[in-house]
Amino acid sequence: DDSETEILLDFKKTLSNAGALENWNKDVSPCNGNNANWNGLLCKANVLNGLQLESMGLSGTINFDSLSKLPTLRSVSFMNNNFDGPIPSNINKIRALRTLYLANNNFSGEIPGDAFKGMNQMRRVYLGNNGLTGKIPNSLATLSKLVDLQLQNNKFEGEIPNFKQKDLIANFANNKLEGPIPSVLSDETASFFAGNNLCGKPLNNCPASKKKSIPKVPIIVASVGALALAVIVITLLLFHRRNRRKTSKVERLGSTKSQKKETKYNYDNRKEIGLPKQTADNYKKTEQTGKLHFVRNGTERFELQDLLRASAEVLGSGSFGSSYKAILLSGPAMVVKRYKQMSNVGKEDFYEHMRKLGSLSHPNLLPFVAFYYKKEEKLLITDFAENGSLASHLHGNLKPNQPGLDWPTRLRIIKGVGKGLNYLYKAFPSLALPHGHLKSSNVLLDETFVPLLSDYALVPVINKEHAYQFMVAYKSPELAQNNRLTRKTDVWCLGILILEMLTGKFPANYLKQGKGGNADLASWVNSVVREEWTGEVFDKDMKGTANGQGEMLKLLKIGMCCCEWNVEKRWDLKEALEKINELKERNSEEDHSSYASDDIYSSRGLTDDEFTFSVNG
Ligand SMILES: Nc1ncnc2c1ncn2[C@@H]1O[C@H](COP(=O)(O)OP(=O)(O)OP(=O)(O)O)[C@@H](O)[C@H]1O
Repeated sequence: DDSETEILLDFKKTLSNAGALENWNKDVSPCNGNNANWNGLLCKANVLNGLQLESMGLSGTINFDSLSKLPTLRSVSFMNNNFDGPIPSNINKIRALRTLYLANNNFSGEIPGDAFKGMNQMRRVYLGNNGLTGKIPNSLATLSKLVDLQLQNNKFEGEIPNFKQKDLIANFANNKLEGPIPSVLSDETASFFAGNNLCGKPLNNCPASKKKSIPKVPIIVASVGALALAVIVITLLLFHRRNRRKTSKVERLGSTKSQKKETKYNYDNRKEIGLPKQTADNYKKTEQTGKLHFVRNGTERFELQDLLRASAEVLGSGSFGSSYKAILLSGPAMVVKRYKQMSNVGKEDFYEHMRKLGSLSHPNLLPFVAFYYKKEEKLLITDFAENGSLASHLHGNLKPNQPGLDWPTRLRIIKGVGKGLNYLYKAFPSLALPHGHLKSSNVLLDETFVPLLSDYALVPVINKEHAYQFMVAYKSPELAQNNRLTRKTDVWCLGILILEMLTGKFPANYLKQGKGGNADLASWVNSVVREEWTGEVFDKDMKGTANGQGEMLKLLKIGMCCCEWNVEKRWDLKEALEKINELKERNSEEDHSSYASDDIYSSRGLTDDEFTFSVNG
């Protein structure tokens, strides 16, 4: 018997462009408990459960003969790659497979009718967004456990096989299918059948006798203009804002029943609140075309249409565009941010940079999950941070009994920010501006107030004119002095952030764009410094400062050193972080009494561990 290691390495041989699988190495075992030592594996208790080789630029041949020798394999995903040619013919050699994700590739040709025969455990089959032709294989209709089938945006023709699975959700949109819709699917949303020549519930009734007389519905072309799409996406997100989900989280991909109900619930709601007809029609067209590119392993997959279906809320709008929060039907909240000023980079470079961003992982970075690419506009999708931005806590209106962020929390935040920055510096050794846009609205806070940097490392893909006008690093003194940005420029932004956190003053001059913005920001720094050492300078809303003054003053000095105009004299990041990390966090026994009972920020059950990351990130 071959070992798991040998089987996987054998399987890898027929893949092309497998650079992402470099760490598949016979000297290291593939699984380590619940973690994988090799990229793209899903492990549980040392057992290989799944392959998740997504968004890796892979092509070549998927060798199911090899995979069938792995007895514990239950799910395989090759989504968002460049595989082409026919779907592997021997998929059903892995009898026990539960999920098969081949969507978003260039597969073409017909699938044999019996391709899925005997796969009695199969629950999810995603073949959407390929170029598959011929009939939908009959064997799919015989899989008794099938709950989720996605065949949209292919060229399947003929009739839909007679599916009988009661819990099935199936998407057939934008194919060349014709004839009646099986009755078990009659409760499904109509858009799952759009762009075909189908009839019967949920679409119009089939003509009494001759199939030939089915009215021709125009085939919806998959590509819709980028702008139209974006406008619709946003309209819908906005629209669903009023349609906030009231139910609690549904089980993640688990109970399809609840998921199915949930789906209907939302669709019904959409009708209730009366989506304008035109928008609804466009929506039907666009919801099938959105191809999200996932850049991070181990996150839940969803499609643009899932975000469309989600309830949405505008979080705010910055210099790039607006940000929206969308809660997926399966529970988690995501943030969608529009960027219009990323049009000067080529598609390949853009994709590559996004993949790089997706590969980053640090406790103080907001995870970047997926992106949507159109020439004129991009959507970047990230996790949602429960406590919003640092800016809103420093400058937002506090509710009557709501205290401001206390000193220990601010200190932990700045230490976390430093760690996140340090990680970016290591991840982008050749970038002048590893962050480039560090400011308090780009420091988000999770449910325990751990800081998460956002909008990082975007300089390589942002249009230069926009960067000059709006990005924080471009307001640094060195840009005005000699039109030069250096690896110390982010340190200057860190300095401003430190002063802002200590004083509670908003560097309003961020808002001044273009010429003069930097001089203004510098005078802002001076205004802070003038009040130096009197104690007056510190934010009145900052509680928990007993026994902290010494450390607060030290941090003030650090902030000023980071804001040093002369780049040669300014500290580099290493020096700044060393100084920040020397600052002592309050010993809670020392001054426990100073915690007011309503001091919500300091009573969140933070443990020291949550903030003790290794110095090197
Ligand atoms: N992932 C997120 N989780 C929670 N809140 C967020 C998230 N992203 C953004 N926000 C909130 O949305 C607001 C707007 O953010 P956005 O990033 O669009 O603009 P900005 O940071 O103010 O400016 P810029 O576009 O220049 O970065 C922020 O102040 C923040 O409160």
